[in-house]
Amino acid sequence: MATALAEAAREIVQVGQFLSLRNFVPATSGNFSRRLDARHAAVTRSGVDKGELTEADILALDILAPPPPGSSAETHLHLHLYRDRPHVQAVLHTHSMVSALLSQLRQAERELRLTGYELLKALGDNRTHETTISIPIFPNDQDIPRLAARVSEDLAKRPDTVAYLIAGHGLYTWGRSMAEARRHTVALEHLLTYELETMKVRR
Ligand SMILES: CSCCC(=O)C(=O)COP(=O)(O)O
Ligand SMILES: [Zn+2]
Repeated sequence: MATALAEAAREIVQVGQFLSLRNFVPATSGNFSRRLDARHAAVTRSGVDKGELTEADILALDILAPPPPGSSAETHLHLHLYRDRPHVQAVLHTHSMVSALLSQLRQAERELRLTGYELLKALGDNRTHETTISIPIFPNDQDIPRLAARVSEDLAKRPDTVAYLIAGHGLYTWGRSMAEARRHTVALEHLLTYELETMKVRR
């Protein structure tokens, strides 16, 4: 497992630099994780700037056990995805301006429906713009185990969903590799921006 942890830590440090450069994780916001094997994952330490991570800031954990001290305050939101979806290899949580704003503005609808954009083809196995992809929006909650239970229950009805929003907070997305999770993050940041800009011109 030491080799898997070292490789996961390298990927997480790199993705933190990439996402921080794009202003997706301001201050100490955001958290990232990578599956190590069927029972273990690596997650970022809590309260550090995610653009300045070092390998010492990446903690290994058992996905069936309580999160270890010092791990992300939102670790439960990563763990349920590894438990519920065996194909998930990486989970990324970002706090970009557009994800916080749009999720706040549209939270009463409980979902964001994205239709007709070519960039939808960057999400999962979708191969056409002629589709609608629904991104659920959950109310924010400081009780993270309760929020994780709520998200887990809702996502069980949506096996193809690759992301969700927490109102006024940010975006969670995941992938079958770190590269796929990163692609989902970047594509969704653009898709959310399309929606926010559309709302502005329709006012
Ligand atoms: C300063 S952002 C508030 C906490 C949060 O939402 C977040 O994503 C970062 O929490 P962590 O414990 O993973 O640093
Ligand atoms: Zn957060």
